Amino acid sequence: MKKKNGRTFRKRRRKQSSLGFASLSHKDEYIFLKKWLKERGYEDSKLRPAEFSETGRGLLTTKSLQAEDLVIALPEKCLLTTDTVLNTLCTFLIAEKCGQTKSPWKPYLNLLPETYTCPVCLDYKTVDLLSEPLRRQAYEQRKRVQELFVSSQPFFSSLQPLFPKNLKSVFNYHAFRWAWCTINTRTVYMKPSQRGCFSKDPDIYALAPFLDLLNHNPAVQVKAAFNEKTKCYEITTLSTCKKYEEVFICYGPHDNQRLLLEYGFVAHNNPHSTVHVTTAMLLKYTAPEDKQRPMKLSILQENKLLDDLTFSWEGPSWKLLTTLKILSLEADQFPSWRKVLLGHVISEGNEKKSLDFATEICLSLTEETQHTLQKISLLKSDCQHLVTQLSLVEALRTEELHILQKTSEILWGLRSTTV
Ligand SMILES: C[S@@+](CC[C@H](N)C(=O)[O-])C[C@H]1O[C@@H](n2cnc3c(N)ncnc32)[C@H](O)[C@@H]1O
Repeated sequence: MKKKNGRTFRKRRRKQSSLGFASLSHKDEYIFLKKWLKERGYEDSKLRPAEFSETGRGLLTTKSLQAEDLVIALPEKCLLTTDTVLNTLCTFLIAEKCGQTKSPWKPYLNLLPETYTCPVCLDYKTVDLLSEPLRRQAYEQRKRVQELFVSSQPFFSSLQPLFPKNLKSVFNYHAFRWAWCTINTRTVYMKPSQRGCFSKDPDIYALAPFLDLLNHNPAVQVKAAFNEKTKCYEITTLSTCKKYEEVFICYGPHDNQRLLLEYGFVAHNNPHSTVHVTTAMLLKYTAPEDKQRPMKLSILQENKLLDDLTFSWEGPSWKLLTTLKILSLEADQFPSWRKVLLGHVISEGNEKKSLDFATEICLSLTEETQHTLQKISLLKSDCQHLVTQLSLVEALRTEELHILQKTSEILWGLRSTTV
Protein backbone atom coordinates (compact mmCIF):
# COMPACT_ATOMS: atom_id res chain seq x y z
CA MET A 1 0.00 0.00 0.00
CA LYS A 2 2.84 2.37 0.93
CA LYS A 3 4.19 2.03 -2.59
CA LYS A 4 1.08 3.78 -3.90
CA ASN A 5 2.31 7.12 -2.58
CA GLY A 6 5.67 6.78 -4.30
CA ARG A 7 6.94 8.62 -7.34
CA THR A 8 6.28 5.75 -9.76
CA PHE A 9 2.63 5.60 -8.76
CA ARG A 10 2.12 9.33 -9.18
CA LYS A 11 3.83 9.18 -12.56
CA ARG A 12 1.67 6.26 -13.62
CA ARG A 13 -1.57 8.00 -12.50
CA ARG A 14 -0.60 11.13 -14.47
CA LYS A 15 0.10 8.99 -17.54
CA GLN A 16 -3.22 7.22 -17.22
CA SER A 17 -5.36 10.34 -17.01
CA SER A 18 -3.64 11.86 -20.04
CA LEU A 19 -4.49 8.69 -21.99
CA GLY A 20 -8.20 9.08 -21.29
CA PHE A 21 -8.73 6.25 -18.81
CA ALA A 22 -8.43 5.52 -15.09
CA SER A 23 -7.37 2.04 -14.08
CA LEU A 24 -9.77 0.08 -11.84
CA SER A 25 -7.63 -3.03 -11.33
CA HIS A 26 -6.28 -1.85 -7.92
CA LYS A 27 -9.84 -1.73 -6.47
CA ASP A 28 -10.83 -4.52 -4.07
CA GLU A 29 -13.88 -5.62 -6.09
CA TYR A 30 -11.76 -6.24 -9.18
CA ILE A 31 -9.01 -7.97 -7.17
CA PHE A 32 -11.70 -10.34 -5.77
CA LEU A 33 -13.07 -10.97 -9.25
CA LYS A 34 -9.61 -11.74 -10.67
CA LYS A 35 -8.91 -14.11 -7.75
CA TRP A 36 -12.28 -15.81 -8.27
CA LEU A 37 -11.58 -16.19 -12.01
CA LYS A 38 -8.10 -17.57 -11.28
CA GLU A 39 -9.56 -20.22 -8.96
CA ARG A 40 -11.71 -21.34 -11.92
CA GLY A 41 -8.75 -21.65 -14.27
CA TYR A 42 -8.69 -18.23 -15.94
CA GLU A 43 -5.18 -17.04 -16.75
CA ASP A 44 -4.68 -13.57 -18.06
CA SER A 45 -1.66 -11.44 -18.59
CA LYS A 46 -2.90 -8.48 -20.59
CA LEU A 47 -6.47 -7.28 -19.89
CA ARG A 48 -7.17 -4.72 -17.16
CA PRO A 49 -10.47 -3.08 -16.15
CA ALA A 50 -10.53 0.70 -16.53
CA GLU A 51 -12.93 3.65 -16.71
CA PHE A 52 -12.78 5.38 -20.11
CA SER A 53 -13.93 8.93 -20.75
CA GLU A 54 -15.87 8.00 -23.93
CA THR A 55 -17.33 4.57 -23.20
CA GLY A 56 -17.41 4.20 -19.41
CA ARG A 57 -16.17 0.97 -17.85
CA GLY A 58 -14.30 -1.38 -20.18
CA LEU A 59 -11.11 -3.40 -20.62
CA LEU A 60 -7.72 -2.19 -21.85
CA THR A 61 -4.80 -4.19 -23.09
CA THR A 62 -1.32 -3.87 -21.63
CA LYS A 63 0.16 -5.56 -24.71
CA SER A 64 -0.53 -4.58 -28.30
CA LEU A 65 -2.89 -6.93 -30.11
CA GLN A 66 -2.38 -8.04 -33.71
CA ALA A 67 -5.04 -9.45 -36.01
CA GLU A 68 -5.79 -13.10 -35.16
CA ASP A 69 -4.58 -12.65 -31.55
CA LEU A 70 -6.69 -14.19 -28.83
CA VAL A 71 -8.23 -11.39 -26.74
CA ILE A 72 -9.65 -13.61 -24.02
CA ALA A 73 -10.28 -17.31 -23.28
CA LEU A 74 -12.74 -17.74 -20.42
CA PRO A 75 -12.98 -21.31 -19.04
CA GLU A 76 -16.36 -23.04 -18.93
CA LYS A 77 -16.23 -23.06 -15.11
CA CYS A 78 -16.52 -19.25 -15.11
CA LEU A 79 -19.61 -19.18 -17.33
CA LEU A 80 -23.08 -18.86 -15.92
CA THR A 81 -25.14 -20.58 -18.60
CA THR A 82 -28.73 -21.41 -19.25
CA ASP A 83 -29.94 -24.13 -21.55
CA THR A 84 -33.43 -23.61 -20.26
CA VAL A 85 -35.72 -20.60 -20.42
CA LEU A 86 -34.81 -17.01 -19.80
CA ASN A 87 -36.81 -16.52 -16.62
CA THR A 88 -34.89 -19.31 -14.86
CA LEU A 89 -31.73 -17.26 -15.25
CA CYS A 90 -33.60 -14.14 -14.09
CA THR A 91 -34.79 -15.99 -10.99
CA PHE A 92 -31.31 -17.28 -10.33
CA LEU A 93 -29.81 -13.78 -10.53
CA ILE A 94 -32.44 -12.27 -8.22
CA ALA A 95 -32.07 -15.07 -5.66
CA GLU A 96 -28.27 -14.99 -5.70
CA LYS A 97 -28.19 -11.20 -5.40
CA CYS A 98 -30.52 -11.23 -2.41
CA GLY A 99 -28.51 -13.89 -0.60
CA GLN A 100 -25.24 -12.38 -1.80
CA THR A 101 -22.99 -13.17 1.14
CA LYS A 102 -23.27 -16.91 0.54
CA SER A 103 -23.37 -16.86 -3.24
CA PRO A 104 -20.40 -18.47 -4.99
CA TRP A 105 -20.96 -15.82 -7.71
CA LYS A 106 -20.52 -12.91 -5.25
CA PRO A 107 -17.35 -11.40 -6.82
CA TYR A 108 -19.20 -11.22 -10.14
CA LEU A 109 -22.57 -10.04 -8.79
CA ASN A 110 -20.83 -7.25 -6.85
CA LEU A 111 -19.65 -5.69 -10.08
CA LEU A 112 -22.88 -5.82 -12.07
CA PRO A 113 -24.41 -2.39 -12.79
CA GLU A 114 -27.12 -1.34 -10.33
CA THR A 115 -29.18 0.36 -13.03
CA TYR A 116 -29.63 0.14 -16.78
CA THR A 117 -30.68 2.51 -19.56
CA CYS A 118 -32.53 0.08 -21.84
CA PRO A 119 -35.94 1.56 -22.80
CA VAL A 120 -37.74 -0.69 -20.26
CA CYS A 121 -36.01 1.33 -17.52
CA LEU A 122 -36.57 4.78 -19.01
CA ASP A 123 -39.10 7.31 -17.75
CA TYR A 124 -42.19 7.81 -19.96
CA LYS A 125 -41.08 11.42 -20.55
CA THR A 126 -37.84 10.11 -22.07
CA VAL A 127 -39.45 7.33 -24.14
CA ASP A 128 -41.80 9.88 -25.69
CA LEU A 129 -38.82 11.72 -27.14
CA LEU A 130 -37.79 8.73 -29.28
CA SER A 131 -38.70 8.61 -32.96
CA GLU A 132 -42.04 6.91 -33.65
CA PRO A 133 -40.79 3.43 -34.73
CA LEU A 134 -38.36 3.19 -31.81
CA ARG A 135 -40.95 4.48 -29.35
CA ARG A 136 -43.26 1.67 -30.46
CA GLN A 137 -40.50 -0.92 -29.92
CA ALA A 138 -39.70 0.60 -26.53
CA TYR A 139 -43.33 0.15 -25.42
CA GLU A 140 -43.33 -3.41 -26.80
CA GLN A 141 -40.20 -4.15 -24.73
CA ARG A 142 -41.92 -2.81 -21.60
CA LYS A 143 -44.98 -4.98 -22.30
CA ARG A 144 -42.84 -8.08 -22.94
CA VAL A 145 -40.91 -7.70 -19.68
CA GLN A 146 -44.11 -7.03 -17.71
CA GLU A 147 -45.80 -10.10 -19.23
CA LEU A 148 -42.77 -12.26 -18.52
CA PHE A 149 -42.81 -11.04 -14.92
CA VAL A 150 -46.51 -11.84 -14.52
CA SER A 151 -46.12 -15.29 -16.09
CA SER A 152 -43.22 -16.04 -13.71
CA GLN A 153 -45.35 -15.38 -10.60
CA PRO A 154 -46.43 -19.00 -10.01
CA PHE A 155 -42.79 -20.08 -10.23
CA PHE A 156 -41.70 -17.37 -7.76
CA SER A 157 -44.48 -18.43 -5.35
CA SER A 158 -43.28 -22.02 -5.46
CA LEU A 159 -39.92 -20.78 -4.13
CA GLN A 160 -41.45 -19.29 -0.92
CA PRO A 161 -40.30 -22.18 1.35
CA LEU A 162 -36.68 -21.42 0.39
CA PHE A 163 -36.85 -17.79 1.42
CA PRO A 164 -37.16 -16.52 4.98
CA LYS A 165 -38.06 -13.01 3.73
CA ASN A 166 -41.39 -11.98 2.26
CA LEU A 167 -41.17 -13.21 -1.33
CA LYS A 168 -42.52 -9.93 -2.75
CA SER A 169 -39.58 -8.04 -1.29
CA VAL A 170 -37.24 -10.29 -3.32
CA PHE A 171 -39.07 -11.19 -6.54
CA ASN A 172 -40.63 -7.84 -7.35
CA TYR A 173 -40.87 -6.15 -10.75
CA HIS A 174 -37.91 -3.89 -10.01
CA ALA A 175 -35.62 -6.89 -9.33
CA PHE A 176 -37.00 -8.80 -12.30
CA ARG A 177 -36.37 -5.86 -14.67
CA TRP A 178 -32.82 -5.52 -13.34
CA ALA A 179 -32.17 -9.25 -13.97
CA TRP A 180 -33.76 -9.07 -17.43
CA CYS A 181 -31.53 -6.13 -18.39
CA THR A 182 -28.46 -7.87 -16.98
CA ILE A 183 -29.14 -10.86 -19.20
CA ASN A 184 -30.17 -8.83 -22.24
CA THR A 185 -27.13 -6.55 -22.20
CA ARG A 186 -24.44 -8.97 -21.03
CA THR A 187 -24.98 -12.57 -22.21
CA VAL A 188 -22.99 -14.22 -24.97
CA TYR A 189 -24.48 -16.73 -27.34
CA MET A 190 -23.15 -20.28 -27.26
CA LYS A 191 -24.02 -22.40 -30.28
CA PRO A 192 -25.30 -25.79 -29.07
CA SER A 193 -22.89 -28.65 -29.80
CA GLN A 194 -23.88 -30.35 -33.05
CA ARG A 195 -24.98 -33.82 -32.05
CA GLY A 196 -26.75 -34.54 -35.33
CA CYS A 197 -28.43 -32.68 -38.14
CA PHE A 198 -31.77 -32.65 -36.36
CA SER A 199 -30.38 -31.84 -32.94
CA LYS A 200 -33.10 -30.25 -30.79
CA ASP A 201 -30.54 -28.75 -28.39
CA PRO A 202 -31.84 -25.37 -27.26
CA ASP A 203 -29.79 -22.21 -27.74
CA ILE A 204 -27.55 -21.47 -24.79
CA TYR A 205 -26.84 -18.01 -23.46
CA ALA A 206 -24.11 -17.44 -20.93
CA LEU A 207 -23.10 -14.70 -18.54
CA ALA A 208 -19.35 -14.43 -18.90
CA PRO A 209 -17.71 -12.60 -15.95
CA PHE A 210 -14.88 -10.19 -16.84
CA LEU A 211 -15.28 -10.91 -20.57
CA ASP A 212 -18.56 -8.97 -20.26
CA LEU A 213 -16.58 -5.83 -19.48
CA LEU A 214 -15.68 -5.54 -23.17
CA ASN A 215 -17.44 -2.60 -24.83
CA HIS A 216 -18.75 -2.38 -28.40
CA ASN A 217 -17.17 -0.65 -31.37
CA PRO A 218 -18.81 -1.07 -34.78
CA ALA A 219 -15.44 -0.65 -36.51
CA VAL A 220 -13.74 -3.73 -35.07
CA GLN A 221 -14.10 -7.33 -36.13
CA VAL A 222 -13.86 -10.34 -33.85
CA LYS A 223 -14.51 -14.05 -33.86
CA ALA A 224 -16.25 -15.32 -30.72
CA ALA A 225 -17.31 -18.86 -29.84
CA PHE A 226 -17.05 -21.59 -27.27
CA ASN A 227 -14.07 -23.79 -28.13
CA GLU A 228 -14.98 -27.44 -27.46
CA LYS A 229 -11.30 -28.46 -27.41
CA THR A 230 -10.04 -25.92 -24.87
CA LYS A 231 -13.44 -25.74 -23.07
CA CYS A 232 -13.13 -21.97 -23.05
CA TYR A 233 -15.26 -19.18 -24.50
CA GLU A 234 -12.74 -17.50 -26.78
CA ILE A 235 -12.65 -14.12 -28.50
CA THR A 236 -10.08 -13.51 -31.21
CA THR A 237 -9.58 -10.06 -32.67
CA LEU A 238 -9.34 -9.50 -36.42
CA SER A 239 -8.32 -5.88 -35.84
CA THR A 240 -5.24 -4.49 -34.11
CA CYS A 241 -5.21 -2.70 -30.75
CA LYS A 242 -2.32 -0.64 -29.36
CA LYS A 243 -0.86 -1.15 -25.91
CA TYR A 244 -2.83 0.78 -23.21
CA GLU A 245 -5.83 1.29 -25.47
CA GLU A 246 -9.33 0.05 -24.80
CA VAL A 247 -10.02 -3.36 -26.33
CA PHE A 248 -13.35 -3.47 -28.15
CA ILE A 249 -15.48 -6.21 -29.58
CA CYS A 250 -18.40 -5.85 -31.98
CA TYR A 251 -21.87 -6.84 -30.69
CA GLY A 252 -23.12 -6.99 -34.30
CA PRO A 253 -23.79 -4.61 -37.23
CA HIS A 254 -26.48 -2.79 -35.23
CA ASP A 255 -27.85 0.69 -35.90
CA ASN A 256 -28.19 3.07 -32.96
CA GLN A 257 -31.89 2.34 -32.42
CA ARG A 258 -31.06 -1.34 -31.96
CA LEU A 259 -28.11 -0.52 -29.66
CA LEU A 260 -30.37 1.61 -27.48
CA LEU A 261 -33.14 -0.96 -27.47
CA GLU A 262 -30.97 -3.97 -26.66
CA TYR A 263 -28.00 -2.50 -24.79
CA GLY A 264 -29.06 0.97 -23.58
CA PHE A 265 -26.38 3.05 -25.32
CA VAL A 266 -25.63 4.67 -28.67
CA ALA A 267 -22.34 4.65 -30.62
CA HIS A 268 -21.16 7.95 -32.11
CA ASN A 269 -20.51 7.98 -35.87
CA ASN A 270 -22.00 4.52 -36.14
CA PRO A 271 -21.66 3.49 -39.82
CA HIS A 272 -24.83 1.36 -39.45
CA SER A 273 -26.94 4.27 -38.18
CA THR A 274 -30.24 4.89 -39.93
CA VAL A 275 -33.39 7.00 -39.70
CA HIS A 276 -36.59 5.02 -40.29
CA VAL A 277 -39.43 6.17 -42.51
CA THR A 278 -42.84 4.81 -41.53
CA THR A 279 -45.71 3.94 -43.87
CA ALA A 280 -47.75 6.66 -42.16
CA MET A 281 -45.10 9.16 -43.20
CA LEU A 282 -45.25 7.93 -46.83
CA LEU A 283 -49.02 8.25 -46.88
CA LYS A 284 -48.84 11.79 -45.52
CA TYR A 285 -47.01 12.89 -48.67
CA THR A 286 -48.80 10.85 -51.35
CA ALA A 287 -51.75 12.37 -53.13
CA PRO A 288 -54.94 10.82 -51.65
CA GLU A 289 -56.69 11.53 -54.97
CA ASP A 290 -54.30 9.09 -56.74
CA LYS A 291 -56.78 6.34 -57.75
CA GLN A 292 -53.97 3.79 -58.01
CA ARG A 293 -52.69 4.43 -54.51
CA PRO A 294 -54.36 1.35 -52.93
CA MET A 295 -52.99 -0.87 -55.70
CA LYS A 296 -49.54 0.66 -55.42
CA LEU A 297 -49.58 0.05 -51.67
CA SER A 298 -50.58 -3.60 -52.03
CA ILE A 299 -47.80 -4.13 -54.64
CA LEU A 300 -45.33 -2.59 -52.22
CA GLN A 301 -46.62 -4.77 -49.40
CA GLU A 302 -46.53 -7.99 -51.47
CA ASN A 303 -42.93 -7.25 -52.47
CA LYS A 304 -42.00 -6.52 -48.84
CA LEU A 305 -40.92 -3.00 -49.71
CA LEU A 306 -42.77 -1.26 -46.91
CA ASP A 307 -40.69 -2.67 -44.05
CA ASP A 308 -37.43 -1.15 -43.05
CA LEU A 309 -37.42 2.03 -45.19
CA THR A 310 -34.45 4.14 -44.17
CA PHE A 311 -32.14 7.09 -44.69
CA SER A 312 -28.49 6.35 -43.86
CA TRP A 313 -25.14 8.16 -44.22
CA GLU A 314 -25.41 7.18 -47.95
CA GLY A 315 -28.84 8.82 -48.33
CA PRO A 316 -32.15 7.06 -49.04
CA SER A 317 -31.94 3.26 -49.15
CA TRP A 318 -32.66 1.41 -52.43
CA LYS A 319 -35.91 0.12 -50.90
CA LEU A 320 -37.05 3.63 -49.99
CA LEU A 321 -36.21 5.12 -53.40
CA THR A 322 -37.93 2.22 -55.22
CA THR A 323 -41.02 2.65 -53.02
CA LEU A 324 -41.11 6.37 -53.76
CA LYS A 325 -40.70 5.74 -57.50
CA ILE A 326 -43.66 3.37 -57.49
CA LEU A 327 -45.79 5.78 -55.49
CA SER A 328 -44.82 8.57 -57.94
CA LEU A 329 -45.87 6.69 -61.11
CA GLU A 330 -48.40 8.59 -63.25
CA ALA A 331 -51.58 6.72 -64.29
CA ASP A 332 -50.18 5.92 -67.78
CA GLN A 333 -46.87 4.71 -66.29
CA PHE A 334 -48.46 2.46 -63.71
CA PRO A 335 -48.38 -0.75 -65.86
CA SER A 336 -44.55 -0.44 -65.83
CA TRP A 337 -44.28 -0.91 -62.06
CA ARG A 338 -42.36 -4.22 -62.48
CA LYS A 339 -39.64 -2.39 -64.39
CA VAL A 340 -39.20 -0.04 -61.42
CA LEU A 341 -38.71 -3.05 -59.17
CA LEU A 342 -35.99 -4.28 -61.57
CA GLY A 343 -34.20 -0.93 -61.31
CA HIS A 344 -35.17 0.59 -64.69
CA VAL A 345 -35.66 4.33 -65.09
CA ILE A 346 -39.25 4.94 -66.23
CA SER A 347 -38.92 8.65 -67.01
CA GLU A 348 -36.99 11.74 -65.95
CA GLY A 349 -40.27 12.98 -64.45
CA ASN A 350 -40.67 9.91 -62.26
CA GLU A 351 -37.04 10.16 -61.09
CA LYS A 352 -37.50 13.83 -60.20
CA LYS A 353 -40.86 13.34 -58.48
CA SER A 354 -39.51 10.54 -56.28
CA LEU A 355 -36.46 12.61 -55.30
CA ASP A 356 -38.72 15.58 -54.45
CA PHE A 357 -40.81 13.20 -52.40
CA ALA A 358 -37.70 11.92 -50.53
CA THR A 359 -36.60 15.53 -49.93
CA GLU A 360 -39.98 16.44 -48.45
CA ILE A 361 -39.86 13.47 -46.06
CA CYS A 362 -36.26 14.24 -45.11
CA LEU A 363 -37.14 17.88 -44.41
CA SER A 364 -40.13 16.95 -42.29
CA LEU A 365 -38.06 14.46 -40.25
CA THR A 366 -35.31 17.08 -39.85
CA GLU A 367 -37.81 19.59 -38.44
CA GLU A 368 -39.30 17.00 -36.12
CA THR A 369 -35.82 16.00 -34.87
CA GLN A 370 -34.77 19.64 -34.31
CA HIS A 371 -37.97 20.27 -32.39
CA THR A 372 -37.35 17.18 -30.20
CA LEU A 373 -33.77 18.30 -29.52
CA GLN A 374 -35.10 21.66 -28.29
CA LYS A 375 -37.58 19.84 -26.02
CA ILE A 376 -34.75 17.67 -24.63
CA SER A 377 -32.62 20.66 -23.82
CA LEU A 378 -35.54 22.30 -21.92
CA LEU A 379 -36.33 19.06 -20.06
CA LYS A 380 -32.67 18.66 -19.09
CA SER A 381 -32.83 21.87 -17.07
CA ASP A 382 -36.30 21.09 -15.63
CA CYS A 383 -35.80 17.41 -14.73
CA GLN A 384 -32.35 17.02 -13.21
CA HIS A 385 -33.05 13.41 -12.19
CA LEU A 386 -33.52 12.44 -15.85
CA VAL A 387 -30.36 14.08 -17.20
CA THR A 388 -28.54 10.77 -17.91
CA GLN A 389 -31.40 9.26 -19.89
CA LEU A 390 -32.17 12.55 -21.65
CA SER A 391 -28.52 12.86 -22.72
CA LEU A 392 -28.70 9.37 -24.17
CA VAL A 393 -31.74 10.22 -26.29
CA GLU A 394 -30.11 13.54 -27.18
CA ALA A 395 -27.07 11.65 -28.53
CA LEU A 396 -29.32 9.40 -30.58
CA ARG A 397 -31.43 12.22 -32.00
CA THR A 398 -28.33 14.32 -32.74
CA GLU A 399 -26.86 11.42 -34.74
CA GLU A 400 -30.21 11.11 -36.56
CA LEU A 401 -30.13 14.84 -37.36
CA HIS A 402 -26.63 14.44 -38.85
CA ILE A 403 -27.84 11.56 -41.05
CA LEU A 404 -30.79 13.65 -42.25
CA GLN A 405 -28.52 16.62 -43.00
CA LYS A 406 -26.16 14.34 -44.95
CA THR A 407 -29.14 12.83 -46.78
CA SER A 408 -30.43 16.29 -47.68
CA GLU A 409 -27.03 17.12 -49.29
CA ILE A 410 -27.06 13.82 -51.21
CA LEU A 411 -30.63 14.42 -52.44
CA TRP A 412 -29.75 17.94 -53.50
CA GLY A 413 -26.87 16.52 -55.58
CA LEU A 414 -29.10 13.85 -57.12
CA ARG A 415 -31.85 16.32 -57.96
CA SER A 416 -29.44 18.70 -59.67
CA THR A 417 -28.29 15.88 -61.99
CA THR A 418 -31.86 14.86 -62.93
CA VAL A 419 -33.24 18.35 -63.69
C1 LIG B 1 -21.27 -6.24 -22.01
S1 LIG B 1 -21.41 -4.76 -21.14
C2 LIG B 1 -19.82 -3.99 -21.35
C3 LIG B 1 -19.22 -3.46 -20.04
C4 LIG B 1 -19.93 -2.30 -19.38
N1 LIG B 1 -19.41 -1.03 -19.88
C5 LIG B 1 -19.77 -2.34 -17.87
O1 LIG B 1 -19.30 -1.35 -17.28
O2 LIG B 1 -20.15 -3.31 -17.25
C6 LIG B 1 -22.47 -3.92 -22.23
C7 LIG B 1 -22.85 -2.52 -21.77
O3 LIG B 1 -21.73 -1.65 -21.85
C8 LIG B 1 -22.10 -0.36 -22.30
N2 LIG B 1 -21.38 -0.11 -23.58
C9 LIG B 1 -20.88 -1.02 -24.44
N3 LIG B 1 -20.25 -0.44 -25.46
C10 LIG B 1 -20.35 0.89 -25.26
C11 LIG B 1 -19.92 2.04 -25.99
N4 LIG B 1 -19.24 1.95 -27.13
N5 LIG B 1 -20.21 3.26 -25.48
C12 LIG B 1 -20.91 3.40 -24.32
N6 LIG B 1 -21.35 2.35 -23.59
C13 LIG B 1 -21.08 1.11 -24.05
C14 LIG B 1 -23.62 -0.41 -22.47
O4 LIG B 1 -24.20 0.07 -21.29
C15 LIG B 1 -23.90 -1.89 -22.63
O5 LIG B 1 -25.19 -2.28 -22.21
